[in-house]
Amino acid sequence: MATILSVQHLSKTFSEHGKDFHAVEDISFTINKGEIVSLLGPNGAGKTTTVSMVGGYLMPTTGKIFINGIDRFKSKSIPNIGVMFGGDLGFYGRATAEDNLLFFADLAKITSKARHSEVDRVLDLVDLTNVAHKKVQYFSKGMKQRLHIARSLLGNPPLLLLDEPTSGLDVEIASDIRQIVRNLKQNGTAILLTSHTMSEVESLADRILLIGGGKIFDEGTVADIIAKSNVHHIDRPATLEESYLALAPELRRK
Ligand SMILES: Nc1ncnc2c1ncn2[C@@H]1O[C@H](COP(=O)(O)OP(=O)(O)OP(=O)(O)O)[C@@H](O)[C@H]1O
Repeated sequence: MATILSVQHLSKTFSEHGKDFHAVEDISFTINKGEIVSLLGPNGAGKTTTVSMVGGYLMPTTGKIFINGIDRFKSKSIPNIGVMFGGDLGFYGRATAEDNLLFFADLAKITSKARHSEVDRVLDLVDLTNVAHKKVQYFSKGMKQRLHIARSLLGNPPLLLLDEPTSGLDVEIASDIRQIVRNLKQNGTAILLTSHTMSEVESLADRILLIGGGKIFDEGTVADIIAKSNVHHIDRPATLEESYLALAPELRRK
């Protein structure tokens, strides 16, 4: 399997009032083509700091990040990464979905020849083609979230960073978004998912990285993590949420 993301011995230290704080300490992991890896851990564990370094928004103190084998912080030609933070901000409400995406296609330096077909492609991937000419101010929360995903897919990035993709959405819309994420995986996109919704991680993640106090505490499939938690029921299998709750005290910063 082709490795899309390789994170090697990544650390981030913040200095505040003359004191060092190790937000991320010696984290290493990989994500293969078509794989969904989820960062799971309590508030302050270092998930956003890790994702921000992978996204290139934050310089690591030490360590390396390779995307398609290319050093993220050394090379001038880094492969495009899709980043989806979601929420209400980020689009111009008075413009249509299509015009918003055309603007972002230009920012992503997609050629004038390809921009229209690329915008059509990403709108189709998130099932928004029928509202391409509707102004974004009239979009529901779920439609906006799909538009955020569409924006992150411009230029067909091999790696997608998804932060809480279904946060604040009703169960039906959340389920639609999860299906979009599964389709992207099926098409070979490597996905780094951050989510506090256990059922979401349980249904999407091929692999979980349990993060606590800036370090990787454990790693494995949903079944591995459940097995390691030692939570057992006589009548049914344990859920990821129950297992996470059993492990959570060990993940807190000491
Ligand atoms: N710029 C910064 N300066 C100082 N400390 C920071 C900075 N950014 C993050 N931190 C600290 O680093 C730690 C890790 O934060 P981070 O946001 O990565 O956690 P997280 O796992 O994403 O948490 P959450 O689930 O709440 O989003 C926290 O204690 C946070 O206060």
